[in-house]
Amino acid sequence: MLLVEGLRARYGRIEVLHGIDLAVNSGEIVTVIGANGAGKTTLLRCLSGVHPLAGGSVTFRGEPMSGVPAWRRVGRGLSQSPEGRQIFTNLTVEENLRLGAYLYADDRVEKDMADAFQMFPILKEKRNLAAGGLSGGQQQMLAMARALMGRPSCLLLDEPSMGLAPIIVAQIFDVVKGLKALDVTVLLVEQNAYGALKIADRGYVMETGRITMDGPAEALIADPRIREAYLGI
Ligand SMILES: Nc1ncnc2c1ncn2[C@@H]1O[C@H](COP(=O)(O)OP(=O)(O)OP(=O)(O)O)[C@@H](O)[C@H]1O
Repeated sequence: MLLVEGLRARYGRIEVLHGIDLAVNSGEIVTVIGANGAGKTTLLRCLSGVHPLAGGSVTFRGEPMSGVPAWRRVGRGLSQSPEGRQIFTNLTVEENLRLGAYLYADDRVEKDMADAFQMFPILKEKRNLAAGGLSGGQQQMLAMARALMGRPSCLLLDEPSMGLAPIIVAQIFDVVKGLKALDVTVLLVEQNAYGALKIADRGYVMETGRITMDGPAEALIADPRIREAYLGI
């Protein structure tokens, strides 16, 4: 579904991604784990089209994404739920969700909203409240629900567990796992390596702008190098 070949990215003259190769197959949950600053966010920004490539290519459902702006990528089924959530705090929960469906003006929007409320009942309860008043976990749920309103076939998730209490993190990871049943393919970028690998099919390890390991998630969890460097076990 998503193929990344030799991807390079820069900030000014400094290259931070040095030739990334990865693939996400339809129906998979794939995670990219790595320390703070490894380049995970930059990678997702390149995939969603908000940061330019300095080399290499991104192919989504067989189509080269070069020259395809971010908003068109959303229309083709590739959506990002950004790090730090970036919801519209002054708008209500429902208004935030409607913005996620900005490409559509059909009857399905109401059904998608009902589906979102079923997946996150707390958002239904708070639908008319300003999003800025939600807790961190609820804001993360809103960010994910908003991305799903764009009807993605592939969702790019940037650190959904960031800054959340462990019990909320577990809920968020459960929801991500549940996206499989909705036919949404997921590329999940996380510093919470254990939580991410537990729900993923496959994983990649990123270190200072390079992929250094990859494999089935269980194999990575069992690997002594990963256990020592990322899992602390
Ligand atoms: N706007 C920017 N300008 C210059 N350098 C940047 C910018 N954003 C990120 N970088 C640098 O690019 C590298 C990769 O950063 P990136 O945010 O992609 O890493 P990350 O793995 O997502 O880390 P985090 O978990 O903190 O988001 C880091 O060295 C970072 O300092």
